[in-house]
Parts: sequence; structure tokens; C-alpha cells
Amino acid sequence: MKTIAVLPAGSVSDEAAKHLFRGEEVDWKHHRLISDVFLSTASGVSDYSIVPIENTIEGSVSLHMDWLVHEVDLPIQAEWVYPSIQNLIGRASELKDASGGIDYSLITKVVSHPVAIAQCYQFLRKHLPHAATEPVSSTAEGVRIAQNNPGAGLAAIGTMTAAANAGLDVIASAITDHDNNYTRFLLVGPAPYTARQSDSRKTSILVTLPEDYPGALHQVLSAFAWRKINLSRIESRPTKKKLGNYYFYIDIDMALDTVLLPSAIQEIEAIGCHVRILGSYPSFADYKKL
Ligand SMILES: O=C(O)C(=O)C[C@]1(C(=O)O)C=C[C@@H](O)C=C1
Repeated sequence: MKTIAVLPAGSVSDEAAKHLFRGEEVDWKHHRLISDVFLSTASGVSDYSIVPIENTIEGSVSLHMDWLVHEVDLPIQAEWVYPSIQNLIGRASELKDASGGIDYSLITKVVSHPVAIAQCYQFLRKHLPHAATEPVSSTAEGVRIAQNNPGAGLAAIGTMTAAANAGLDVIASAITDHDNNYTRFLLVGPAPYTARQSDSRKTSILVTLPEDYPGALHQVLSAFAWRKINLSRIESRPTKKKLGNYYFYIDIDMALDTVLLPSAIQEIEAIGCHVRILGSYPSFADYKKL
């Protein structure tokens, strides 16, 4: 049986994790903080950690990318995409207006993960412009806080699962700014993931450019371009060592053992770039086919 670290029960991560591992017996280790999710596998307690890395509306989750790159050395073993459906959660009985509808003015604060708050910006602007927002470590944690503070004017943004677990009501459902709101999750850990197969494989690398080398990024990209290797994502993040120094996180639509890719990487190293392989893994773009 695999031991797997993930954010708390009822979080979007937890739903996504249970989808990838459905039908399998898993010893779930739920952690309040994403740092503890990473450290559980880094310290050998868990076999894998599950990490949300990118979202349709909010883009990259920088904190999680930085943990992956700077704080741990855990290879990526799979990626999959899962819908993030957010709901406004609270106690309907505390929020009734005279005609039995919801009186949003009675909600004084909305608690949730900052990424979930950002996904619901238009809804909050329209219905709750007066309410404060408080970022917490996961959507499930926000629901837990709302559950533990009756009568405090609190509402949370989170999943239907979290609302049901906490015995709270869904005040408004599917409140994200766009319907097609998906999150890309990574499975990280020492052992390859083999339970499900995908025709599509990706390789993720981190490229640090040599200093004072004009056109270095152009040369990096051309090593892929002339071999007709498709890149699905390129993102710069600070190295944290010196202001203005960046590394490039690149997702390549190809397995590392495909003939062309090692030679492209060699070419990039030959111009003085440092390349770190973050993983070569199956990719599941359609959760319904997973
Ligand atoms: O808080 C959660 O439910 C999480 O799983 C975390 C997280 C994220 O970090 O992006 C994952 C997906 C959601 O869209 C919002 C938050």
C-alpha cells in the first residue's frame, strides 16, 4: 500500500488525489500546510506528495513551484488535470433575509486559499464587496474555520465535499470567474508511477542561463525549435540568489529517452547553461479519460 501526502480532506488536492488513485488502497497523510506535504515524502514518511502547480485562472502557484525547485529534490512522476469547482460555504440559517433568501451583507469575512479567492474575484466583487478576505492554507482549512466559528459572519470558498464533511451549507455553487477552471497537479516522489498509462509523456527541466551571454535564451529555445520539439510551458522564476537572476522552468512534450531530447539538452549545456532534470513522466490532460 502506498503512503501519500496531500492537503486536508475535502481540499481540491484531496479530490484530485483520490481521482488519480481511485480503486487503489492508499494510506493518506493529510497535512494542513503544503510545506509538510512536500516534507513528508522528502523525509521518507510518504511514498509520494501531491502538489497543485498551475491553475487556469490564477496561473502558476509560485509557492509550490519554489518548494519543488529550492526546498526539496523530489522527481516529478506524473501530472494530471482536475477541475477546481469552488462554492461559497456557510450556515444558511444565519444568513437569511426577510423573504428567506440569502442576505450577503451578513457575511463579514470570506476565508479560503488565496488561489481560490482569486478564482472567484468577480463573484466576490458583485455579492460581497463589503466583506474582508482572509487567506488560509487550503480551501478545506477555510471551511474548517467557518465550521468552528458559528455566528461570526464567516463564509468559506471550497468544495462540495468539504461543505458536506463540515455539515455546512452551499450558499452559492460554482462561483469561479470562468467555468473551465482546472488545476494541474504533480505527483512527486522517488519511485515511478505505473498504475495508469498515458500516450502522452512530458519532461520538465530547469535551465539557468550563463551570466552576460547575449541571446542565451534565444539559443536555448532554438535547440528545441530546429528539432521540432514542442514546449508546453516556459516560465521564469527568480533564483533567489541575486536580484535580476532567473531560472527558466520548461515543460517539454516528449519523454527524456526520446532520441532528440538528450541532444537538445547537450546543446543547451554546451553554451554554458545549467540544466536540472525535474522529471520525465506520464501526463493525463483529460481527467475523464484518466
Ligand atoms: O486549497 C485547496 O483546496 C487546494 O487543493 C490548493 C489549491 C492551490 O494551491 O492551487 C488547489 C486548487 C484550487 O483551485 C485552489 C487551491
